[in-house]
Amino acid sequence: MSVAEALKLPAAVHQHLSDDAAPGADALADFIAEQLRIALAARAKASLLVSGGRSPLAFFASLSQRELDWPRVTISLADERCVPGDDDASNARLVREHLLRGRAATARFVALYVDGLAPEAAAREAEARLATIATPFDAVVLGMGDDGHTASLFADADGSAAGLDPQQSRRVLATYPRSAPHARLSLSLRALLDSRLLALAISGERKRQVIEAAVDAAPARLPIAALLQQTQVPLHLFFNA
Ligand SMILES: O=C(O)[C@H](O)[C@@H](O)[C@H](O)[C@H](O)COP(=O)(O)O
Repeated sequence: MSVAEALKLPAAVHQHLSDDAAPGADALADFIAEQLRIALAARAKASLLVSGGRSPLAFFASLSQRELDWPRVTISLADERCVPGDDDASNARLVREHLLRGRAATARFVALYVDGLAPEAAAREAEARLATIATPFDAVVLGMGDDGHTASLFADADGSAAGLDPQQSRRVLATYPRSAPHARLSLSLRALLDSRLLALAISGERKRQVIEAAVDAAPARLPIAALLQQTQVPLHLFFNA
């Protein structure tokens, strides 16, 4: 199999390249399963945060079949839409249907959004829920939108500037994107970086251009830049051409 050309990114970013979505999802699942095994060998519990969107589906399906001591693994979200848990747009629903199945059905899941709460109250509640998971998180898997958003830190969202502030003390904030539906809950940049490793899974030429442009961009314009420009946490990019 030919392999996609490496992206023009800082040398510190570990690149995992594939020409095909299916092997890319399996490679990410292999990598995350191994991180969770290492964590479980060292500590009583392990944690994994994931994002929503459509691209994680193949990764979720692959990871859910891995042999792991799943009851000792806690899964939660890097972001959520403020919609009921049975809504099509709910990331909790996505995780329940695609990741918490098969072998992974016995993992503990911490949902962020509580049905019916207004975004600000929901953010406070999510923060309390997140506090039940030990930090640093063992692994955080993020995606990136074509506009350079990651988690629910959108350039055009009220709440994102606070979320991107490296000194932000709140771990979950309400964000209100203008360019995408639903008020959101998003972990702050600082909370996302309170992790042992970050994996970023993206695909396609458009996203290649966006992430390469983010290397020198202000995070306020392309929020993904904040992950590329930090040196605190190892960043693994999984890219499918
Ligand atoms: O919308 C969400 O819930 C997200 O967590 C979001 O940040 C997502 O990861 C990107 O929009 C990429 O989505 P795709 O992978 O579907 O392109």
